[in-house]
Amino acid sequence: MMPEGSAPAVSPQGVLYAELTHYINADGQHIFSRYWKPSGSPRALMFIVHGAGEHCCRYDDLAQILTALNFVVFSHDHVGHGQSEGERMTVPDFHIFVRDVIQHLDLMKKQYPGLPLFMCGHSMGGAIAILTADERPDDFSGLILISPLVLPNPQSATSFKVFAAKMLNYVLPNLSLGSIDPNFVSRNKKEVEAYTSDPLVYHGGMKVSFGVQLLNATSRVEKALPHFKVPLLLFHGTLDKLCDIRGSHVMMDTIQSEEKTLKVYEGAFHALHKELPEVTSNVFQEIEGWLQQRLGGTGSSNMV
Ligand SMILES: O=C1CC[C@@H](CCC(=O)N2CCC(COc3ccc(F)cc3Cl)CC2)N1
Repeated sequence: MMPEGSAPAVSPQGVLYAELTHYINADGQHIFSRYWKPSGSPRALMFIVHGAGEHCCRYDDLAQILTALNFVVFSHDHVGHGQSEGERMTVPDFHIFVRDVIQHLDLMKKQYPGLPLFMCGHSMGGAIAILTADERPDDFSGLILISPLVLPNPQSATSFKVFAAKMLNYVLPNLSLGSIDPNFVSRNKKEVEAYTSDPLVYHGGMKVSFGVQLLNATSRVEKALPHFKVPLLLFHGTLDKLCDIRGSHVMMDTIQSEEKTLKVYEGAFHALHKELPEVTSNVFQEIEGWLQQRLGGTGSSNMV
């Protein structure tokens, strides 16, 4: 029986959370979560961290690649995204995204004690992954970042615009800064169409208050890089208009990791895991090879 006066919790799409895999975060919000299990016995854990406006079900292809390597893959929709609760693309403090990821990681480490733990973050999810690794420096065997948010795009964050956004945040926090141009996401028209027509993707404008939280994230990332020491596999496209590739070069030059690789894709746009087939297939191959190496890989196919 439901307690008096409380309606059953439903997702933003009207689905009962009792029917959805989810966990409850520290603010009592239902966080929709996804799990992809390997057929063989689990070798390692991978947490996938999605980007701004999108959701974790867009990572099904990547998850399949990883379960084939006997990874247990898991992810969730950040507050204000996809099938999780919270006002769309709104967060009082960027750290809430990191806090919820840490809560989920702890849940999974209890379920699969002793397995090596990896994280793969895309865009804003890359910033969340870096800040999570900064808070839990000894938890991760490796980090994979696909066009991470490290530096704000120079056009959208000139010093004047940053100042204006911070001032505006006090008077018009909900003013829209405009929405992500779907054509900047990928050169692959099918993927642009999939993004544009996906009901779980938020297509509204980016609020000033959210932009300010993203700026907070980039300055927190900048402070974290000098003591970042996790093995890193980094991907960036040279024509990425949403997250400046300079951020990945700054990351490579600043971190302490002994093992660090940056793969640059000439002419590629932002979502490299959803780019033209030759780019995306290469990204997935690189990820497989790198993970096999990290895990002391059994004879990988490209052994020479
Ligand atoms: O597959 C997919 C679909 C969506 C995409 C991921 C999108 C994502 O996460 N972005 C891209 C936009 C970027 C804007 O940045 C800012 C804006 C205003 C501001 F004031 C300060 C900043 Cl820094 C933040 C990171 N990938």
